[in-house]
This record gives sequence, C-alpha cells and structure tokens, in this order.
Amino acid sequence: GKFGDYGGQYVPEALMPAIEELEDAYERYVLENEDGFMDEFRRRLRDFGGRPTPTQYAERLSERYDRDVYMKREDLLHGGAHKLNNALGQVLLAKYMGKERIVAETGAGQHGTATAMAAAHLDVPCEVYMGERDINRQRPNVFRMRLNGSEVNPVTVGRGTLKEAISETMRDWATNVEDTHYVIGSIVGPHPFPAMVRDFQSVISEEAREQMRDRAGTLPDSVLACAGGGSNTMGAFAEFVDDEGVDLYAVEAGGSTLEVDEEAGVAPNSASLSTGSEGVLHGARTKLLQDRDGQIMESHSVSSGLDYAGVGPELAHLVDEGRVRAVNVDDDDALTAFHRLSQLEGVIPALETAHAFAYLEAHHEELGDTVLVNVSGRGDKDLESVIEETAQR
Ligand SMILES: CC/C=C(/N=C/c1c(COP(=O)(O)O)cnc(C)c1O)C(=O)O
Repeated sequence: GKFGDYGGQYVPEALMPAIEELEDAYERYVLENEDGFMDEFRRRLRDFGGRPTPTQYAERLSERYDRDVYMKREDLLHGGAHKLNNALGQVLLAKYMGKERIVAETGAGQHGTATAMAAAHLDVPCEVYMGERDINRQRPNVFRMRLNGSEVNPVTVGRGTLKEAISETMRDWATNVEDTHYVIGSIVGPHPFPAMVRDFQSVISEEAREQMRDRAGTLPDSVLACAGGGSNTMGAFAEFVDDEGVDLYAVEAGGSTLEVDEEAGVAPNSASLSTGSEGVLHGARTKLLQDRDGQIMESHSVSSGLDYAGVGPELAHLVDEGRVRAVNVDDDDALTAFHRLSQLEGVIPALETAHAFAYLEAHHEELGDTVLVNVSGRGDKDLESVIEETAQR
C-alpha cells in the first residue's frame, strides 16, 4: 500500500483487524470483481447516479482562451458532485462485507450528502461527522443529509473543520469496527483507502478519455482538477497517467497567502502539495502543512472541501515524480472564477471547482490547444457564503 515512500498503514494496533478485513474485501470485490461486485457498482452508478456525465465543449471559455476547452460535468452526477462515485462504491462494499452501520466525515458536506444518499439507496443506517464551522457554512447540505435519513454529528473540538471530523470518525470506527464501515471521503487514510477511493473515482477519466477521443478527436494536452484530499483529482487523472503527452495539474487552495505563521501554527492556505512537507496524518505518510516541530498546522480555504492540511499519498508521489504539477490559486481568484463560470457558461461551480477555473484563467497560454477541466461539483451549497463574501469585498 505504498506510493513511493508515501502511503502505508500508520494506525493504532486496535484498528489493524478492521484494516486487514477491508484490505481483503477490497482485493476480492474491487480488484477481482468477486460476486459481480463491480458490475453491480457500475449498474447502480448508471441507474441511481445518472452516469455517464457529459464531457462538454465550453464554447465561451474556448473563445475567451483561444483554444478548445472541455468540461467533465461531475456536477451533473446525482447529488451535485463527484463524491457519489466513491460513496456508492464504499456503501455497497460495506453491504458485501456484512456491515450494518456507516460512518463518514464531511467538510463541504458533499461527501456527507453523497454517503447519506447512498446509505438511503442501499438501506443502511448512517452517521456523518461534520465540523461545527463547516455546518455553519454548508447549511443546505446539512439539511440534505438529514432529509436522506442520516444523523449529522457536530464536531466541536479544534477548529471544527475537516481534519477534526476525520479524527472523530476514525475514533467511532475504532470503537465499532465489528458492525461499522467508515466511508472515507477522499484518497487519504491508511491503505487500502487511497487506492480504493481512486479506483471508485477513476470512472471520471475512463469516461473522459473515451469522450475526448470521440468528440475532440484527440486526447487533451492538459487536464486540470482542484485538489483537497485529491479524489476528484486522481479520478480525473487516473486513465491519463500513462499518456505522456497529457499534462496533469492539481490545483490547490492558496487561501489568503502562502506565507505561514509558524509561531501560531497557522497556514492561511491548504497548499499541502505545493508548500507542505513529509509527515503522517490520518494513517498515511504524505505531504502536510506542519510546523518545524511536526505539529499539523491549521489550514484555510474559502472552500470547505479544500480546507485540509493533508493530501492523498498517491498525489504526493506523482508530484514528486514530476508527473503531476502542483499549483495553487488564492481565495480571491477562486471567487472571481466562481462568478465568471456562472456568467460565461451558465454553470455555477462549487467553490472547490472554481479553483481549477481560476488557474485556467491565469495560465491558459501554457496549457496547449485542448484543455479538459474537471467540474467536481455544483455551487448551490456555496450561494449563501458567496453572497456574504461578495458583500464584504
Ligand atoms: C471528504 C471531505 C471533502 C469534501 N468535499 C471536497 C470537494 C472537493 C475536494 O475533494 P477531493 O476531490 O477529494 O480533492 C472538490 N470538489 C467538491 C465539490 C468537493 O465537495 C466534502 O466533505 O464534501
């Protein structure tokens, strides 16, 4: 379960039985399609999720940037974000494993709602841990989780964002491993989570690669995707990694500045790949925002889903290898891109997604003739906070 010297299973002994059980299930059902697991997964993604999602030619952006820009519309997946690909796969796997209860963490609330929808669809009780701060800035998603029949447990320790929510969920899982599966929301955590989540999300680039060949008659010169934990990122990249001619850009949250305040332990951004250092978080060795004593620093982003001090170990490895370019844009440029895409293309993106479009705006000259941007989610959840942010500027 290693990606170069990243990844691994840095978990308390008490969790190893659950990890080993999951590793066995991953190998049998996901890698070997035992009992037709992957066939059922794909059928439910089609009929319940609404796949395939379009790879749409963006006419206004193509005019603006004088090149062919395509958008992979994961915002059109049921629930409004790529998160359902992974949530459906893991809840289905939990059923194949005989688990009776689901727990999950969420930051933007998209993973939480995706897990709640999948749990309702597959008739499994579900509890979602969500930071107090994120509950307040992603309220529509809190209502949706409860409407789908899930419980939402506020996490009040620390800053009440994603990092604490993940830690609380891991604690619940460690206590209830017998009957509970932890549906982790990104390509983070101990092996097999990063590989398994990437495998569930790789449907994005499987479809996009074929759709680009059919519609653009070529592979893209570059693929852009925002990166929080990195699941929509690796999903959009997976099937292109072996195509040398396709450049891969992971766009992180530059927050308000890349300058960190070591004394206060505060990083006013979430640019783990671009500015972080090697360390262990949530069970995996990866790139982190940590101070010189190895303390995980507070991260920041205008978007909850990118507000995370860590990142997936597979992405950290691909960046070290030079296969993926780690770039970032700040809060202001992301907010401007949020408005621009809404006006130019009639697509209101999630604030997370807007980071990728902000990078396109600033660097389109370097991206070649054909560009593919992953629209990881829609912006309905962000309307309230964007209205507030815009009023304050
Ligand atoms: C698992 C915590 C992350 C969440 N969301 C992350 C997110 C992200 C970033 O997560 P990754 O794809 O895993 O990098 C991108 N786009 C949208 C629409 C997102 O909601 C969440 O809880 O909803």
